[in-house]
Amino acid sequence: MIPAAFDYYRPKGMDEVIALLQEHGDDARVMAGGHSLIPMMKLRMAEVPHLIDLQDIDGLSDISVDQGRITIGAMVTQHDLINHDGLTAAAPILREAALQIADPQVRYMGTVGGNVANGDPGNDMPGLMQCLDAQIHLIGPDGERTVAARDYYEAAYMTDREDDEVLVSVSMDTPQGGYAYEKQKRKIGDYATAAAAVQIVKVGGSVKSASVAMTNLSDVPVWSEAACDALVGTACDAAAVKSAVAAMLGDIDPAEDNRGPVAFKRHVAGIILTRAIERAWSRA
Ligand SMILES: Cc1cc2nc3c(=O)[nH]c(=O)nc-3n(C[C@H](O)[C@H](O)[C@H](O)COP(=O)(O)OP(=O)(O)OC[C@H]3O[C@@H](n4cnc5c(N)ncnc54)[C@H](O)[C@@H]3O)c2cc1C
Repeated sequence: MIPAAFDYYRPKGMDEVIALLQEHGDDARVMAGGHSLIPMMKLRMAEVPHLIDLQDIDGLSDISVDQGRITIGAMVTQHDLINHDGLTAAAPILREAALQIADPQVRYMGTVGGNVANGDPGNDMPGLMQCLDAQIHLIGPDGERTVAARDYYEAAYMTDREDDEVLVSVSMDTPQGGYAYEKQKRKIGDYATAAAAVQIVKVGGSVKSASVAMTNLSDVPVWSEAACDALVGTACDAAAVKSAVAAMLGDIDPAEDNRGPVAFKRHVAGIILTRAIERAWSRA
């Protein structure tokens, strides 16, 4: 399909981006890799009369790993992320998850900022960011502000970001302990039927802390505090994993679609989370 007509802008500075967003309001969108937005425009599910390309804006493609803190620019592609050795050493779950997104062609173009900003429940990075307790950095007409990833998602395609704000980066503390990103999909390159991001810190044979987030099982990513609580203080044995899964199932709200009925999705969610916890624990 061919998208509706649009004006294309390629500004050189963030001030110009924000001025264009203010001028055109809901009729304008920024474009990063274009691998979610352009398909939506072609399918006429999104009409964007004013398309603002971010690729000439300096400073959005940096990755920094410094003194226990990780910062990833919005225009860092999934390919860049996968191939950054320092990032992989500091937070291997990022690479493990990114390798399960789509296929290499999409990952060359798709960006961290676009994936996080989009608000598509099927995107893998929002849940990952919630698992890592990431901060999302935005810039708009009133300057910069930061929102916790766990507070950012409001409903499908609805986030805390205002129309005239741009996501500039995400940051997080270097995660500790074992990790796993598990994803069940219908075929290579597909979005998740269910995915789980897990980090576990083990001290003296028991779980000191845990973080659990689920993808594509509600209209927003789900960080399950109850599942985390079910693991803390246990030896991560079968009973603890079962309790964590039960707690997670209380937090998700999947809808029937072409990936299956609700009962199937809940079943898959339980299997995927069990696998993720067991693998994270084995690496902790
Ligand atoms: C065949 C196919 C399979 C895919 N499979 C998966 C998958 O399995 N898992 C997955 O997670 N993703 C998947 N994707 C999506 C892919 O990862 C996207 O590229 C990504 O979600 C969006 O990144 P983008 O840079 O392309 O964003 P764009 O398409 O450019 O933008 C997406 C949305 O975010 C907004 N946006 C982009 N950047 C910013 C910013 N810096 N600030 C504010 N708003 C911004 C845009 O206005 C737009 O509304 C798939 C895509 C395709 C085409």
